[in-house]
Amino acid sequence: MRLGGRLAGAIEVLNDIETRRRPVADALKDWGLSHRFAGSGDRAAIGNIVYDALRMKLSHAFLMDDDSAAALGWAVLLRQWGFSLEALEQELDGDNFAPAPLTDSQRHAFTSRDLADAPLHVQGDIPDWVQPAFETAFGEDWLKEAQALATRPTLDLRVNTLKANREKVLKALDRSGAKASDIARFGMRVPAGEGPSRLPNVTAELSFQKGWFEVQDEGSQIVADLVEPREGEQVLDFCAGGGGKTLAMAAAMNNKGQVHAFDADRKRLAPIIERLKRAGTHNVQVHDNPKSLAALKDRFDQVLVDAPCTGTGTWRRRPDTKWRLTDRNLQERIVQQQEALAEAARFVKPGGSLLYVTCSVLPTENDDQVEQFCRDNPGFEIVPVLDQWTRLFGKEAPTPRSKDGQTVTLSPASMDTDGFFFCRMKRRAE
Ligand SMILES: C[S@@+](CC[C@H](N)C(=O)[O-])C[C@H]1O[C@@H](n2cnc3c(N)ncnc32)[C@H](O)[C@@H]1O
Repeated sequence: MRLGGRLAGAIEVLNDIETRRRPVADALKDWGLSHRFAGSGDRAAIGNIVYDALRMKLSHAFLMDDDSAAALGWAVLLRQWGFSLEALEQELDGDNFAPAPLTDSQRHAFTSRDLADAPLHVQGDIPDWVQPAFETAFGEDWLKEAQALATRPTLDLRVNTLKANREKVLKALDRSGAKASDIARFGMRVPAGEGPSRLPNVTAELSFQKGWFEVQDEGSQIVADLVEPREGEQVLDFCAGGGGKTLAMAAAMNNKGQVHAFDADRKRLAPIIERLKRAGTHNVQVHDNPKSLAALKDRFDQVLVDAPCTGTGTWRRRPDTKWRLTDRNLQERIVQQQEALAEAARFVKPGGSLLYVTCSVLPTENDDQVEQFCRDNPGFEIVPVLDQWTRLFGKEAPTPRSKDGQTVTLSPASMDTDGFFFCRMKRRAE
């Protein structure tokens, strides 16, 4: 397919997402099934246009004075793929599969409008009601952070130190363009592609099948590392989900001690079994029933609550969720976070640690939650984390955002990772 056909395909998918409220992955899959002549390169290019459009939906619509799927698709090629208007019109001219040309009013808007005249939340491509929370979280940097959340993400990998080291994995993946990560000690990074380029399918590699590495955002690796589980400890991953952080912690403990992985939703937990097997972990017990944890109250050295959240920190990877988020969803998550923290805290032994993590950057899900928890539970206190940061990642590592040095917020503009929050609370020894 030429560019015109790919653009027309992306516009069809964007229309499908908008009119039928379809998840992006489902809409793209359906398009592929009903256009079997399209090759994998075409499907990847169409997927890139669709995701790029969703990342910058508001600013594209402002500059085109039109929020239709067609306007967004054109704007992607003009603003994110580096085409000039003349070059793009020339490229699509005479292509029977290309979409209709820009209308006079779209053309006029695009050539005369300036994004600096748009409201700030449009410049940052975030919902207007979220702007105050970004201002609280990032101060004068909020717009930069919002814009960084509208860029393409890198592909990040974590070496499974139970089976390999970074040198060995990088050698096995030499065709992928992976390099050692800047901060995460066992991380590797494949840069985000441009235009139609595809990220390598690393999970098809033999080295992945052999369990030498996992796919995990660098921010997620960093917060798992900050838990600092030690060999021989008893650790509870209370919101284990598919096990991303369970696997990282089990490897950090060198298969010694125990990680107990629990999740309230057994469907989310299901993939963990296969992943643990591939990674060669022998120190993980999986629980899908809270009753099997009951006897372990007050027993754990460390309890991690990787809490359910709005996922605002992952908007680069899941831009559709940015436009679906409502204040009601946020309030629901805040209640779930309070419940998860209260339930998990019962398992921390005197002198042990309760770790609270989200992949959100909103203060009401982060600092506000842990401060409230410590007010309600005077047996717990926040342990400042910046000293530990320097010890783990070295003096050369960038210093993360932090409220008074107590907690850590990772973000794409400051750390080049997804957005994450981390806080360590210690239960006073009795
Ligand atoms: C952010 S996800 C976990 C991701 C996972 N730790 C990882 O690294 O791949 C949050 C998880 O918390 C679970 N959850 C929500 N409320 C819970 C509760 N009260 N108790 C236990 N798990 C809960 C959800 O089912 C969801 O799987």
